Amino acid sequence: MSGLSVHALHKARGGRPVLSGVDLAVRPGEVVALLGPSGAGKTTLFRCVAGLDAPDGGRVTVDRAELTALAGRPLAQARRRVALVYQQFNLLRRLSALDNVLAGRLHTIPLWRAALRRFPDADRQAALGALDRVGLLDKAYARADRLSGGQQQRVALARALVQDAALLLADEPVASLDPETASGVMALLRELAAERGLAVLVSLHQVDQALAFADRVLGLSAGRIAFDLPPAAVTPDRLRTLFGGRELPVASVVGVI
Ligand SMILES: Nc1ncnc2c1ncn2[C@@H]1O[C@H](COP(=O)(O)OP(=O)(O)OP(=O)(O)O)[C@@H](O)[C@H]1O
Repeated sequence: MSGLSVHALHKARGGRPVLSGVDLAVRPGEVVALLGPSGAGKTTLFRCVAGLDAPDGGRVTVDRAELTALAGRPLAQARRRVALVYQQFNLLRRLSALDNVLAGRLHTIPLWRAALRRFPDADRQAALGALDRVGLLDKAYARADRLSGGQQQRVALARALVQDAALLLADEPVASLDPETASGVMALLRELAAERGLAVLVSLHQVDQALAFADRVLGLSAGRIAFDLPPAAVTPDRLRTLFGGRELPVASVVGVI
């Protein structure tokens, strides 16, 4: 199917199973939140889905290309349809917002152009359009490390847009942001998913953000999917079981439980 499909994913680390048969799917335009206690395997799942780690078993399919069946150049090509956003705003700090967005087009131009950062006009227009879409056109020439955390995360989203990604994997993208800024970034993520038909899998520590912005919520516990539900069906009991009574951020406890 289009979007993301994960089937029977297994991964061990240091001789210990970390993912034990994970099945999940994210349709184009859908935002699926991944919740789970520390050590549940969220980052490992993301790395296997992104093709950064090879799973021990199972299948990962992105936009009809089975990443787990590919190697070399075809794998590199398929991985370009996967955009990554991390908690620590993975931007090139000394480059401008515009250059960071253009990095999403690097794979489309010859090496000499990339070395000189000479992008075709169409790419520059697309990058400026993406910055405009995330509300940062006026910061196009500002250095990335002069931007606020929320602005940096918006630049990362603009880069995903020009990358023409089919799947966006966002690992704790709002963990370093204050609640209001975090909600703004999550709302934007949701809008972009719908507009572009982007499948979004987002891991979150903040339960309230997951319930407010996701179409579906997955609970990951000890390397297995414990539940896969629309937000309205995620009860306090399910959350308590998932987190073992630990780790719920205060705002979430007040708002949800
Ligand atoms: N390189 C590694 N070598 C050995 N064990 C590892 C390695 N990376 C992760 N692990 C173990 O795998 C398990 C899952 O780790 P992972 O980082 O995927 O969890 P997580 O759900 O993302 O946790 P957190 O929310 O704290 O980031 C943990 O028990 C961790 O100690």
